[in-house]
Amino acid sequence: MATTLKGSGVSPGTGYAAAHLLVGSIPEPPKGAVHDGDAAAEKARVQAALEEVAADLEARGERAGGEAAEVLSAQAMMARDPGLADGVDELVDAGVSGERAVYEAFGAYRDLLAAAGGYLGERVADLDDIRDRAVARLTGAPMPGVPGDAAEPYILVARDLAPADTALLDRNLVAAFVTEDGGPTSHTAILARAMGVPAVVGCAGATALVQGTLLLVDGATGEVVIEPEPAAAQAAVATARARAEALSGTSGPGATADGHPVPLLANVGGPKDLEAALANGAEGVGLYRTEFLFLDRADAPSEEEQQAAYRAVFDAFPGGRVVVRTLDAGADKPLAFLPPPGEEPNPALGERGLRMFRRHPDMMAAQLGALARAAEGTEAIPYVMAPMVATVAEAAWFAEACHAAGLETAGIMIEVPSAALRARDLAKVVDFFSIGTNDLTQYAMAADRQVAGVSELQDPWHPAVLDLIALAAGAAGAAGKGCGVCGEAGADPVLACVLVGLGVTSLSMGAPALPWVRASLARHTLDQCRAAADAARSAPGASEAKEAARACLTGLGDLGL
Ligand SMILES: C=C(OP(=O)(O)O)C(=O)O
Ligand SMILES: [Mg+2]
Repeated sequence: MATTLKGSGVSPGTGYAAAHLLVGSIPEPPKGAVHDGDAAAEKARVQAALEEVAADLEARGERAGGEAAEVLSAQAMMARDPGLADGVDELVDAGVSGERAVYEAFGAYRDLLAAAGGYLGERVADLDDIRDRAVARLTGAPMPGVPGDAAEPYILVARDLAPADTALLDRNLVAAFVTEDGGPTSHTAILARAMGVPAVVGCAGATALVQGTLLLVDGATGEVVIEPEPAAAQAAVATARARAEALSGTSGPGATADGHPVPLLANVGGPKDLEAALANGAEGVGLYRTEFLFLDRADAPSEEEQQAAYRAVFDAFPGGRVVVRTLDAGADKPLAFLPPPGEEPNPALGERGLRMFRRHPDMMAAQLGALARAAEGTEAIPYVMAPMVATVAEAAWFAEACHAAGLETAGIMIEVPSAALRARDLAKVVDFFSIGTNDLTQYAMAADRQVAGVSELQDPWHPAVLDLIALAAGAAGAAGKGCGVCGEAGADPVLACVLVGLGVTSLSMGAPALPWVRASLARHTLDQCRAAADAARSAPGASEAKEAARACLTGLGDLGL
């Protein structure tokens, strides 16, 4: 019988082909290796190798273009990082050989990134790739990489994939990606989605697979079947194709089967995500996570740089709504230049989001100023919202600051239970709500988003979370204001119907989910969505809520949901 490995599905679709294991990890240069005594020459040799690596990454990016070009030029910047070069020089000055110095200096930096976790932690694969490329150049070993000359489609299996590996892959030859490491925000996931290649990450046991083993990969469920029964595998691929056709058959603005409009918007991290948002028919942006502009750098971006990034996003949606969230630093998104004021035993409950602006009002003024200038003369409809709002006073303070900066439409995220519980008071001082179900679930269930051991509790289907959403959406509706959802819950095509039934007025999600949610809403009436919402809220737990909602949603079948 076929065995199955399980990981996280991060790019939907089905692939069936032979595994190609990415080997070629570079051996660790021996501990204690020393150079011949000429430190200056050794430093120059290392510097030249790092520069060659950076230039090669850039050249690959230029050949690949699009999103890959941005990712690879960011990686090239890492290779030219002066801090890393200083670390290498120090070791070489102490006699360490160039390749060993690269290995150790990168290792120290790697530990820092890994400890930071979240987005930064997932840059570790990029850093390791630079290290391996530099060591390969210094020792004359062959470069690590993917097959450039495959004749048949294959499934690329690796510990993790660096952007340089994936950038030049031929989409027609890669049936799927499977990686042992990596999370939903790793580069494997981001690039797989951009390429439209099915992908499973965090798949334990993947790197122990034998080269050439036939695999059936489901990029939605995260299942990787080893040596599946060929007829069943071919049928799965055919079903996936039929499903993709059903999806592409639903187009236009989001609406239920009986015509209740539900604008479908995209979550973006910056201009690089616009292509996918537009390609998937986003009607606007429901969450622009501006902190991505602030990550991976030593200083805050200038007002001009911010203004240009915001303007690029506004310009992509003339006539559409663009909801920009002000900086959500802290907890899972730490910023090097804005450390918390002291030790935070629970960063998720610490100084993050809008709370940080209380201590740095200058940063808020700079961001709102840049936003106001970017909004001048735009044809988009600019909305601005603050993350992590817990009280009416915070919401009123933020709305006033937006208005003073010349930004008309100011809202807040509802992601703290206190905000959902007292939404009727908050609705008096802001123009709209956007529910962040990721954090709302974290705080309602007291289950840290970053702690894998409690991930079962991190389920937005839990009726306690649904009750909070109903409270917020109801309060917004009573005040005549909009209430969207921009957390991951909105990307679940079944839960999306429930959210609409709870009174949510728009849904925002990562671009690849848009066709699924559009198709799912189009197959159900508003009454069915309301019935599903009532059934889910009446259930005692998350799995029962899901089951009860599904029983009310009769149109899921032809989407294979
Ligand atoms: C959308 C949300 O914000 P983030 O995931 O960026 O914290 C959320 O918390 O649901
Ligand atoms: Mg949040």
